[in-house]
Amino acid sequence: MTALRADGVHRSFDHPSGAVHVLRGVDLEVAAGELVTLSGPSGSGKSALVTLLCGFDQPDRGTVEVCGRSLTTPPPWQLCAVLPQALGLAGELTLAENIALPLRLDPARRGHPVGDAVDGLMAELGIDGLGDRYPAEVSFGQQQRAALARAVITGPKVLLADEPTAHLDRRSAPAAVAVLRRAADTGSAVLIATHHDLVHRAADRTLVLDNGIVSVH
Ligand SMILES: Nc1ncnc2c1ncn2[C@@H]1O[C@H](COP(=O)(O)OP(=O)(O)OP(=O)(O)O)[C@@H](O)[C@H]1O
Repeated sequence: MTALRADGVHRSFDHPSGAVHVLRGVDLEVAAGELVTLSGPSGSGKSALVTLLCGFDQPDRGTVEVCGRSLTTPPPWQLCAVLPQALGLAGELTLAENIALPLRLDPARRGHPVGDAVDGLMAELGIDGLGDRYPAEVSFGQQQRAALARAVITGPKVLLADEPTAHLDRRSAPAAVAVLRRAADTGSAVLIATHHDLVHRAADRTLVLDNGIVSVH
């Protein structure tokens, strides 16, 4: 079943030196249970596309659908979770509070204990013991792993990740990839923009974004 779909997506950015036409008719589909990687040269528009696919930005033309629902505003975390390149952790919450946030915001889980899920993901990603620190008190790679835990904790229908291993070393990257792979294996449609071979090797298939369009690798 297709969980994420883009049809004929165009996006330009105005600039004093002339419009930058980044996406020129992107079509793609990701099914539930699939892990798809998105590669492409630096500056080809991978982040711009991820931002559109999660509803943080709107296409000039074309449509994005998450689980059959056309996106005009960002959907709830449990439907579509995103790990953006800038991470977006809340600075006033501890790492554990950041990771638990999507569960606490889900009305269906209100009142349910969240500690075991948070602790389990933190241990798996090698950031256990950092739960009571604020984002500014840990490294960027540790923040990135916390943002990954926050993205997967609800078991979202669609999971988008932009360079999720960019700040991770050879020891911590495989655990992050395993968490992303398990998200797909347990039913999420996962799309990851990445330059990292380790992530591509875990994928079911790879798409390439170049010259504004997506093609099969
Ligand atoms: N607000 C903007 N105004 C003008 N151009 C922009 C704007 N935002 C992005 N761009 C341009 O859009 C293109 C796509 O940028 P984007 O960050 O999506 O690339 P990317 O493929 O994710 O790159 P990287 O792999 O380096 O992260 C770039 O050429 C960038 O210069």
